[in-house]
Amino acid sequence: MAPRTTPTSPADPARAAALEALEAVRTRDAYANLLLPKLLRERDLTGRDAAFTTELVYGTLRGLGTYDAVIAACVDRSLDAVDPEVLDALRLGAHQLLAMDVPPHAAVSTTVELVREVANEGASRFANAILRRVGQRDLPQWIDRIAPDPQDDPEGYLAVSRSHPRWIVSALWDSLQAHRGAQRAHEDIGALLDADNARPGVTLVARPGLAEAKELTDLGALAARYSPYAAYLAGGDPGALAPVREGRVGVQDEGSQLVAAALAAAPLDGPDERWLDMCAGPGGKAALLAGLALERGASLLANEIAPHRTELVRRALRGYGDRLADATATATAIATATVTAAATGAGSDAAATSAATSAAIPATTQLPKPGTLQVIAADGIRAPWKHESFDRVMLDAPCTGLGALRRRPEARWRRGPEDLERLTRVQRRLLSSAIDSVRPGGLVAYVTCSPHLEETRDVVRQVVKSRRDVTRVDARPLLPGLPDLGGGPDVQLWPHLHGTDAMYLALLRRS
Ligand SMILES: C[S@@+](CC[C@H](N)C(=O)[O-])C[C@H]1O[C@@H](n2cnc3c(N)ncnc32)[C@H](O)[C@@H]1O
Repeated sequence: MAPRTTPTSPADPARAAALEALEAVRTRDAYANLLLPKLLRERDLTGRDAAFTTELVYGTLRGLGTYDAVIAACVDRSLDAVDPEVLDALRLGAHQLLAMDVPPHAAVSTTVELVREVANEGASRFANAILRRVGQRDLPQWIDRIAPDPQDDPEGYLAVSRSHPRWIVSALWDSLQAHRGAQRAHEDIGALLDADNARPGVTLVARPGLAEAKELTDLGALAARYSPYAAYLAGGDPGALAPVREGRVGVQDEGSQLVAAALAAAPLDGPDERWLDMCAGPGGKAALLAGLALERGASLLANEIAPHRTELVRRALRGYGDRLADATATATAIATATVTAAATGAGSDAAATSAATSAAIPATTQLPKPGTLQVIAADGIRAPWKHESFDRVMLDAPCTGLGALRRRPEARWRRGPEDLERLTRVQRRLLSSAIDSVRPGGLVAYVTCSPHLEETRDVVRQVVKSRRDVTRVDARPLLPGLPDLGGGPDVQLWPHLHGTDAMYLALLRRS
């Protein structure tokens, strides 16, 4: 179908903007959280209108699985045969009818008007008929009607009722079961999926040495439960706060703060002078680690494969002023992101990890001086620093992001189980390289913002098994005050239990 102009109905700019956002997410792989602020600014949407558009976009993207199942029950053809833009409008309408406090006649008439503007009269009549059917039941009634019987097919029921792809329901359930046991997993899975569907609050991080959490609570933020660096923003735009603009405070999930702080707090024999953040972009953990490293006179090398993301890391570190080495002082840049087995020609997993490290390029990178920070662009698998260079290494590995679904409403529909093979291969090779990078007695934190067992427990097990120089460290005592940390030694945080993203942390000591 030929592209159409986006509606700019003066009558309903908020809904028109929401429809445009859905189209950008669908056709351009846009991220709603990056796209929306710009769109709202361009359309001059502020206050209640901006909040309405945001809820429409985020809510519709999160609920898409359920809404599509409802719409499919009202349409006499496959959803693939419905014009995608009309389908987006129907999804927006369904969200208003089934999950928002919008009067039904307004939800239907405004959506029909939107469809008339982006399509034609026939499509608007179609939308009118479908939305009237959608509006005949409330959400629980629809779920009773369209979802599989929860006794016969619990995963299928949860997939439809909680709007998650079935493979993700299955993976989250498996992980809950591995960490909390079968009974607890059965009891908790619904609450976990509900937490993914709830909009998270904004958590601030006071960067050590630059700010304190008290400064934030004095500004009206709420004291945080667990992280000594965190405070919860009560409302408003974090970018409007002076300490955020100055780079002394950032926005960072509390779970991310906790796993970074755990690496810094882990006891270490011998020197504690050189720290590495191996996959640092966009720099949230690097900025917290930087403050903790500088407090004890240590240095931090923040490495990131994507050169444009090193700019984000530098921006995150800007509050540390001249402690951050000049960009031109760090010449190493490895432009290739080919971190697949093909890059090393490796076959088996063990071969992949050892081939990656033995194929490392000459160790050219100068490490930062004590008490300074440095950002470089390099492939962590072919690390341009000497083996055993560091005392502490953070490896926050690229992953599916299944632990942060509440923050990225479209992510669950983009990822597929086929992503895992590629990601776990990279994760194993990065972990092996991280272990090579740390000195004997030093510590590696393996972190993901995913609880999927294949990219957490299994990666760690496989790499530990393939080497004789690593032992596991119980990470639980390093997150004091947190309940429900399971049987260890690794830590898996959960949105429904801890109010954080589902961060995973395994701590390894090189022997
Ligand atoms: C989960 S993110 C890290 C988030 C970051 N630690 C933070 O807290 O802001 C993973 C990062 O690893 C980078 N990456 C992927 N493969 C890499 C590699 N082989 N070497 C170094 N960085 C890599 C990605 O570009 C991405 O920025």
